[in-house]
Amino acid sequence: MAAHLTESFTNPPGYTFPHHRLSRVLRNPNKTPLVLVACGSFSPVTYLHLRMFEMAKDHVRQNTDFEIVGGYLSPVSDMYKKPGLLSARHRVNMCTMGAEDSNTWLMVDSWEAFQSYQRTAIVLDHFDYEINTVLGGVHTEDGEHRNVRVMLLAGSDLIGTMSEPGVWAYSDLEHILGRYGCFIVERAGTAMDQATDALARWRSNIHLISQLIQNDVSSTKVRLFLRRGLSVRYLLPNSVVDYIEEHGLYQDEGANTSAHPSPDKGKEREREVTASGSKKEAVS
Ligand SMILES: Nc1ncnc2c1ncn2[C@@H]1O[C@H](COP(=O)(O)OP(=O)(O)OP(=O)(O)O)[C@@H](O)[C@H]1O
Ligand SMILES: O=C(O)c1ccc[n+]([C@@H]2O[C@H](COP(=O)([O-])O)[C@@H](O)[C@H]2O)c1
Repeated sequence: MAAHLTESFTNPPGYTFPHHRLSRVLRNPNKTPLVLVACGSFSPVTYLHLRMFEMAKDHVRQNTDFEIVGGYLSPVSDMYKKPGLLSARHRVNMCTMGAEDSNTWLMVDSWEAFQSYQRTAIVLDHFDYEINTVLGGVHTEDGEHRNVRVMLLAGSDLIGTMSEPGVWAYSDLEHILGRYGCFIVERAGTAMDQATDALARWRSNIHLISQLIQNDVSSTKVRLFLRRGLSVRYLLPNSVVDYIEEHGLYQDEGANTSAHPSPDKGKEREREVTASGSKKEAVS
């Protein structure tokens, strides 16, 4: 396997890698241990983000030779400067509440949240390093060592951006899709085939998951609802709704966000949302 893109990983102050829910024993020795990593803004985390992991779990069990040993949400750094991006502290708190309240296998890693912007290829390297190099991977019930495969979990809109010029570096795509691979959850408004056609050379490492029950909740819609004083209960875990109310979050556009929109990635994304209209129409 190719080496990591970096040999040294800078940790935020006081950081330790969370592994309290990582299963260290592989139940089926014929399977390959797998950790799923979802990168995103999670501003705020919704039930759809959490459902992505459950959909992936069913897909993995029914269609692959992997065995999931853990799942991580990795909220992006404040330096990503996307519109609506609340400070990393709040986003990490909400992800932790949402993930830890409602299941037994998800964890939140704050490594990328609490430092400068890290590309997704580097984030996957960080997980690979922590799980396989530092922790030493997992073992079978007979004590045989196994390296864990780390893979990206994302919606089809994210994979769609991978074929847009200028968003991802080609060498990073080779690293993410060639070395690691990904599970892609269908997202309303994005054609899965179109999203993956341009990435055909990595086809064997791209696993597509259909949404059998369509759910198009997005953080953008949730933020719009909150600004208009509409209820978001049952779109997000109750603990996250309570946290948002308690801290008065997402009341004004741009207020209590981590930064002002930058002319780069954030603006690109804002154009995408406005152009498709899909996220704004819902509450207009
Ligand atoms: N409705 C959805 N269907 C499928 N995937 C989704 C959906 N909502 C979010 N995702 C995926 O979840 C991951 C995290 O995304 P992110 O935090 O940017 O959520 P988002 O709801 O798209 O946010 P925003 O509305 O602020 O752009 C991404 O891979 C994204 O594709
Ligand atoms: O690594 C890259 O070059 C890269 C390019 C575009 C997006 N990403 C990651 O994709 C994630 C979701 O982005 P977004 O804009 O859809 O919220 C976020 O974690 C970004 O760091 C990463």
